[in-house]
Amino acid sequence: MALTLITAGESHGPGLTCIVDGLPAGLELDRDSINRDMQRRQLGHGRGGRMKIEKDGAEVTSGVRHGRTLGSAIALRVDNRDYKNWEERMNPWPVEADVPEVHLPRPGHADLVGAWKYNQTDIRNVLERASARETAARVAGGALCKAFLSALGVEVRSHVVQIGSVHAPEPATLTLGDFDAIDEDPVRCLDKAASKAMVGHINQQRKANESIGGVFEVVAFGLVPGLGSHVSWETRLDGRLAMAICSIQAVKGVSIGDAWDVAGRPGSQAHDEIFYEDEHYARHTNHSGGLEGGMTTGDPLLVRGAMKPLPTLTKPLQSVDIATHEPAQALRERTDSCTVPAAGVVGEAMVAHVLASAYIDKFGGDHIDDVRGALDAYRTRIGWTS
Ligand SMILES: Cc1cc2nc3c(=O)[nH]c(=O)nc-3n(C[C@H](O)[C@H](O)[C@H](O)COP(=O)(O)O)c2cc1C
Ligand SMILES: C=C(O[C@@H]1CC(C(=O)O)=C[C@@H](OP(=O)(O)O)[C@H]1O)C(=O)O
Repeated sequence: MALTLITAGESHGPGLTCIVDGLPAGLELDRDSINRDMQRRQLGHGRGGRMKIEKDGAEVTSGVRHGRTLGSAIALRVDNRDYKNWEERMNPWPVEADVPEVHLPRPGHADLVGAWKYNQTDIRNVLERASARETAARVAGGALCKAFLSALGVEVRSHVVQIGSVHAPEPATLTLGDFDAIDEDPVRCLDKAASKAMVGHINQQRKANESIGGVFEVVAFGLVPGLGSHVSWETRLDGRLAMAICSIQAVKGVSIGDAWDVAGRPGSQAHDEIFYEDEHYARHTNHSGGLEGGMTTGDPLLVRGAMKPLPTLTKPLQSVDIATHEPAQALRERTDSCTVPAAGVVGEAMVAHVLASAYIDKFGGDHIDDVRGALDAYRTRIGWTS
């Protein structure tokens, strides 16, 4: 059975919901690690005033008993603390008050196209759901997927490799230990000098009324080879990962391994040669980012997401009033200026969901012990001991 993760909720409504269905019974969950991920998503230099209001945490309302999954759908509820400031404007039921409509679409947000498509005169009916507030629910659900992966020896992390025009140096190799202190860094970058330059860049751009994009990388350690498949396009793991990463609000590009770089290299420098050492297969490089033929190789998975600068600008762009068709400046709202570090945490949740689904597709069982048993049998068959 597939592992599904769906979210519901508007940015300034009463709250968000995430439902994860398809995890096996008997999986141990830890409330603190779910909430830690939710708090990590709120961090990062460049966030706006909203993050001072919210203190995200997930309430489990079904599918878990005494800290273990039951095999049924798990529902998670995340409150929007800001709702108390928006109750009149966002109440699910009619209110007496005269609530003003939003008529000024922001270039780069879902505002204009969403209003056309859903036949809305009030852009708020679009922007509330288009908002990346929704990613708080994804991270709550992703934390369950991460717990499942951890039980199978897989750990998913992320770091920031570019903010605006500032690039971090490319790391030669990455180990799990490299990420131990990543959340203490203001932009979740592994290189101290680059981090300092990134913070300076955000400050400078913010002062100039600009927003800033960048690139994050998600890394998964401890994967077994053979997740995904080469046999049909929709089972290729690279395709599934690209969709999951590109589904994050404002992400416009996805790369796997050396992607854009290998496109310009000769073949002899693009692939990872195969060796047999100490009775095991080995690679000395990981240009492929841990994927060949749509399947994991067993090397660390390396997936990047490129984020455009956020569309809400403190000095708004040219737009049109959708009620009058007169030229106007786009909606000016409270906004983040840079959220690449947060998007990395959302990327972890999305990658965790794709990988957890792939483990369930290949080793699925009703109880976590069934999954472990099938995984162990497969590891023995292919001689995979790492
Ligand atoms: C964590 C996170 C926070 C975001 N915060 C803002 C924000 O404060 N202001 C804004 O204009 N866009 C913000 N965005 C991006 C918008 O949600 C996004 O640009 C919008 O959905 C349109 O992007 P799209 O064309 O990729 O859908 C944020 C994105 C993420 C991932
Ligand atoms: C609320 C979150 O992100 C929001 C995403 C967002 C957008 O347009 O995507 C706009 C901002 O919302 P607000 O207008 O309330 O300040 C961000 O704060 C969050 O990440 O939890």
